[in-house]
Amino acid sequence: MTPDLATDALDALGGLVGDDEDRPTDGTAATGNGATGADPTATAAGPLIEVEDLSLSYGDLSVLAEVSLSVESGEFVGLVGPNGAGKTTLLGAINGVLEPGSGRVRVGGERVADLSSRAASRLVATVPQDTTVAFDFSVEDIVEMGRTPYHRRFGGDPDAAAAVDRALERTETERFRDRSVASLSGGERQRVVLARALAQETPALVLDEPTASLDVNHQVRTLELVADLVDAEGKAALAAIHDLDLAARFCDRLAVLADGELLAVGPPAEVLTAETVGTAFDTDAAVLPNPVTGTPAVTPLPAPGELDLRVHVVGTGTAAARVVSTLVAAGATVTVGALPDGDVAAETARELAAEVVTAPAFGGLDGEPEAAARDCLAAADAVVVVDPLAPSLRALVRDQEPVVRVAADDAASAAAELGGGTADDRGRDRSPGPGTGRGAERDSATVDAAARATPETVALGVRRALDRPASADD
Ligand SMILES: Nc1ncnc2c1ncn2[C@@H]1O[C@H](COP(=O)(O)OP(=O)(O)OP(=O)(O)O)[C@@H](O)[C@H]1O
Repeated sequence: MTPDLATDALDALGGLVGDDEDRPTDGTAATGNGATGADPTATAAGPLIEVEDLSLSYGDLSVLAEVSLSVESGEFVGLVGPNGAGKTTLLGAINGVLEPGSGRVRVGGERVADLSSRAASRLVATVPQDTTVAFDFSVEDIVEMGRTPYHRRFGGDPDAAAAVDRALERTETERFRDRSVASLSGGERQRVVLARALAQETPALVLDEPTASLDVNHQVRTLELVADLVDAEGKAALAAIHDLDLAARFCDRLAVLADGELLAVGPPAEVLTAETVGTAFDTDAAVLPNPVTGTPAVTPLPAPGELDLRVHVVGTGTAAARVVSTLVAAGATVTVGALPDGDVAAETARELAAEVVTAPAFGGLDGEPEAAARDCLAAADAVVVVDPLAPSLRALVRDQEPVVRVAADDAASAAAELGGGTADDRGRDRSPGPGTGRGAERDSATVDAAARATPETVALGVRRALDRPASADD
């Protein structure tokens, strides 16, 4: 491939043009850590990527305002924030494509603005958001473009073949090597562009939405790969990632950018709070630990409805948690309990600012917790019971009405047993409890028994039980 074509293609990929000569002033730090053997981190004190008081505007539009952020060697930082926050712009300032209005960007101790693009390209490799390629190159050619900053005027790049092989292998794109890049799917092309960045063998990697067009398996594998590279090779990686759960799972730290300013920077569990997510993304959200990974999982909540009621939920586990979040989203004031501390329904309720009564697990219900739960029941306009209940909780709600019942083991398909529901509906209730038998006497508690007991119908059920008209939120 001719240098001109390589340059054009790098432009098309949104990467740096890597074919001009080094400026004589830039010295040893402008050297990759792969083919050339030098390691900029060895000579540079401090973080590998260092952004200091960076401001940047497009004409009159101020996009970044005094942003300061650093990424250490061996660290993977996720840049999260809403559309238009300035993430791509910040990455562009770091890789030298955009010139800051004020402030400094250093990579490996070198001011990026002072480096030739060839020198900068040996320090920072970029995986751009847009991976469309203007010319129809083979995959191998595309990946080899990552070696452009190492091309010598005479003699080419002796390390290119090995670097390309390694990059193809690491991104599992070896089998596409001879294919035309235009024939690949968007997800396959994205992995090829990642391979190109790896072939560049830089100490710093910036990635703009590297998982945007990948399926769920490749999203995880790609971020795992970046995390591995960071761990094994001491790279510093900064990636704009829209999926907050994935960012929390794979990044060492997250930086939340909103409206051109950094709202928070730190470990995912500290940064991803309902408050920060709410401020950055302008939405209510529940943030709970992912039950599998333990990292924060963010669930945006619908705009609150207008269920102007106080509802007490009795039950445990994920079914009760879903009922709580549905009722909160419907606008109800929700209380929950008694239930063991640490139960997912208790954590969900706390996250959503609902009142929680806790009691020791496996014990009977008495004393203070019982009194607190009875206070909540007495204050409630309606009670939702998530079956099956422990005997102590069954006793607690025995005389309650109106009661909306939900079967925890199959909430989506079981019919609600709602006070005096039909015989058919009672027959589907899988646990004996206060709603069966006694329920037939409680006409006032009857809600449309044909309603399916999905959490969404619970809010509707409560409204009907109280003879309140449903709103559009149902
Ligand atoms: N070349 C440009 N000229 C003028 N305005 C621009 C230019 N590039 C970006 N902008 C504007 O700057 C702001 C920040 O854009 P940027 O692409 O950095 O945001 P982002 O956080 O990466 O967004 P997204 O998540 O949607 O990719 C946006 O308002 C955008 O319209």
